[in-house]
Formats: sequence, C-alpha cells, structure tokens
Amino acid sequence: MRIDIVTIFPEYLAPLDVSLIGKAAAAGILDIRVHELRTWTHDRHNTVDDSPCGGGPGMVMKPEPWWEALTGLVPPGTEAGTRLIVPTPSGRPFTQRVAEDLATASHLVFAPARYEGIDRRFVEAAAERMPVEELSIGDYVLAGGEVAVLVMVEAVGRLLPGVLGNAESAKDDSFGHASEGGMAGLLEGPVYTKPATWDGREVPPVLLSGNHAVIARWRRDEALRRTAAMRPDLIEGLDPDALDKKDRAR
Ligand SMILES: Nc1cc(-c2ccc3ccn(Cc4ccccc4)c3c2)n[nH]1
Repeated sequence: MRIDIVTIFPEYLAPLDVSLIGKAAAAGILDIRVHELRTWTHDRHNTVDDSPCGGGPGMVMKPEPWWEALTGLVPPGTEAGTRLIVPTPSGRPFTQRVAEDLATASHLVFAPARYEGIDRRFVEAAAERMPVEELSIGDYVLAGGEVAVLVMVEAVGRLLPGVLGNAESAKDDSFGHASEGGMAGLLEGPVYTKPATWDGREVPPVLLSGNHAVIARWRRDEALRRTAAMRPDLIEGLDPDALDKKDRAR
C-alpha cells in the first residue's frame, strides 16, 4: 500500500518511522511518503491560508495548494484504487470497520488540515475524481489533522498482511467483527505476566493451570465482564450467533 500525506507540519509524522509502521515501511509493505504542502505554493510567502469568507474567527486553508498537491500526487487518469482521507471533527466516525475497509485500498492520500479546515471546494472537486472520506477519530477537538493521520495509519497498517507477526494477529481485535468468533466484538480482558505474585497480588490461578480450554473460557468470561462494564453498547451490537450457550447463561 502506498500512503501519501500532505501537511504543513511534516515533522508531526516522524513517529511513522518508528516501530510497527516503520518496520513495515522498511520491509516495503507500506510505501509512506510525507509531503510539505507549501511545495505547491508559488508566492513569496508560501501562503496556504486566508481569512474566512463571510467573516468569523481564524483562517481557512486555500483550495489551490491542496488541489495542486493532489493533482501532482494523483495525476488525472491514475485515480483507480486511490482514496482521499480528510480528517475532520465533523466527519464520519473512524472505526475498526472503516480501518478494515481502508486496508483494502492500494493507495491512500491523507489531507490533514490546520486552521479552521480546508476550503470546501477542494473536497467537492476531489470527490469528482476519487472517493473522499471525511473522518473523525473521536468526539473531541484537535488543532489539526496530523494526529488523526497517525491514528488511522497505525490502525490500517497493522491490518495489512505481514505487518503484525503471527503472534500478534489482528484477528481477535476488540473491535473486529463478533461474527468471526474468538474475542472479536468484545473488549480485551485483563492480561498478566510473571512474577506469579507481585506486590502481594497473585496472577489468577486459572492462568497457571495449564488447562487451555478452561483458560480460554475464563478469558472470554473476563472479556464479556469488561465489555458489559465499560461498553454496554457493544454488548447490544454483538451478533447473537457469536455468543455461545455458556455466554448466554451469564
Ligand atoms: N476527531 C477530530 C478531528 C479533528 C480535526 C481534524 C482536522 C483539523 C484541521 C483543523 N482542525 C481544527 C478545527 C477545530 C474545530 C473546527 C474545525 C477545525 C482540525 C481538527 N479534531 N477532532
């Protein structure tokens, strides 16, 4: 997968060189390219913003540099397989299901804005050329879209084949689909490691029993317990077929 990110703060995307995503890029699974939006300005001050039409606070990002950037990165006629992602507080919620959908694309272009956002006409013009997703990573307000891009690139990247080692498969992710069995659809329960006793607190004995069937049942019970406590809304949404009869007996 090729990922292009256009931003006025390229250094904000430095974390993509680290760890999981950094290794995937080094392995060639991801081809991540970060671009400075001002590359596509031509005035002496490399202007990317202007005052809002109709008045109001702050500044709005001009459509021209974004359009030139998009056209430079995705020349007309080469849009097949490309999707434009625009982080915004007013977007569709970015969920695991959206991450799974985006993971099927061959090319993602991210347009993290600053100020009060980008002139609407850029999004409208882009939507005539390729699918545009305006996505929110949560109901809180950031100062710009770069952090949202880090979130989305990590959530999408870890789903790509070869990115997670076999040991950390994404198949049982909390927010995966319950219908796939396993823990998908539930929150993760508690995890433990050595020592068996720490701070006078013991690891639940079942985890030291070596009885894998009993351990699996215990872990599912704990995941159900935590989900019911922290996110009852997810219990509502569980596919009934994904709950076995012991679950229903709870
Ligand atoms: N989930 C989520 C996304 C954002 C986000 C994304 C991109 C931008 C670009 C500028 N801002 C600042 C802004 C604040 C308020 C109203 C409009 C713009 C952004 C915020 N905040 N929260």
